[in-house]
Amino acid sequence: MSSRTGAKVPVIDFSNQNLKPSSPEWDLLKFQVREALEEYGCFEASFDQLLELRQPVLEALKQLFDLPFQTKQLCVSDKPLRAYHGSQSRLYDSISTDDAHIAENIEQYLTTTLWPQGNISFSKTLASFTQLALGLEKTILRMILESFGLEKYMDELVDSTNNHLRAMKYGRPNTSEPTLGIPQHCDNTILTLLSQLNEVQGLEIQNKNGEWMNLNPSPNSFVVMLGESFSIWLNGRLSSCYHRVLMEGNEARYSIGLFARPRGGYLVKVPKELVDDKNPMLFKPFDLEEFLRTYSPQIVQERDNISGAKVSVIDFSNQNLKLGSLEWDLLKFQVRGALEEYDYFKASFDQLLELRQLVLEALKKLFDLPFQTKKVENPFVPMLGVHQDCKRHIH
Ligand SMILES: O=C(O)CCC(=O)C(=O)O
Ligand SMILES: [Fe+2]
Repeated sequence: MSSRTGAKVPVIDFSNQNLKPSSPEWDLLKFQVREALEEYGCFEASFDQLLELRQPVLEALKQLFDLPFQTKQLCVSDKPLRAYHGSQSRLYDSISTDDAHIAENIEQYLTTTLWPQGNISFSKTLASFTQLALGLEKTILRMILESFGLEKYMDELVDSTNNHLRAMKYGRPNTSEPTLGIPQHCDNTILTLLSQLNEVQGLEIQNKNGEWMNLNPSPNSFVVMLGESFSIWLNGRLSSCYHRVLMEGNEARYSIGLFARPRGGYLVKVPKELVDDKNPMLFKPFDLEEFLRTYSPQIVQERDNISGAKVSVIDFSNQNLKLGSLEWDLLKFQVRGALEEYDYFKASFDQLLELRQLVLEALKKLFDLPFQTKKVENPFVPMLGVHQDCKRHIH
């Protein structure tokens, strides 16, 4: 396991309710935000208005996660990474809804599904939380854009954002051994705002040296993280924050987050102001929803679990396979059929067997090297060099 450090991410105070753009205080905060994101892709935003909502939100989440598994399972969605995700055996349980800034969505997709008889206080509490987090999220977004001189994109980004609200519970691991609640990943968001609702810690981020830092956020603060979509939109000028949740002890952890994501149909595209001879465009424009549907291994797996489908296995082991032969044509037919049906297939290829162990040993040797040795890279060439922060797990 990688090393740890006791260092802390910066805490930036957003509690002043009269904060105005262009004021000296605004400019100071803007500077601090940019500095923190450059260093960590993350910071703690203290925001006193959160304090009075924290307990009601915690109660609402306890009520929700205490519902029978079968009831929670009624929250379904045909879109990737939505609705209820949990199982009776796993530690992590989550329920979410899109466009939570529209209170009716919370009511319709969560409350009415979970409590057909109604639960007004649940809807109201989550709607208030969403509004609070959203206000802060927009302030921070504006500051980041201003710090690049790109504030003219504010409306476009806000209008194309899906404010995804996710409630999370990490069950008690009942062990003093650190147990993975969520594996290391970067969020696919523009920005993520997280609030840990009880005193059970667990969120960690990885710094530039590859060390894990425990977050320990205070009760009046949001953890703010820059997501992959924003990092791409910014042509890599800021990096997304690599993080995970480790649990230990015998208490459950509750958290809730507002995940500001580019909505389906919106093309995330580096603005022309960030591209010139010295800074070529590093990323192709992409539609996040389409990307998730196509590439997320988690989603592909979930899709197959849900449909009970069997992935095609096509056998390429015949070393004498000849172009144009009958066998060739049969395989060609199978490949086309599998791709049309599932977008992917398993190719069995016996020649791989003897190499597999050797490659495994080589990789072990490689990744066991010290972080500093691995980190010899050109940071401006995407997907070359060492990538500790690429999506191994998508949220
Ligand atoms: O629960 C937390 O504090 C972190 C959750 C998280 O990283 C995620 O849902 O993407
Ligand atoms: Fe995350």
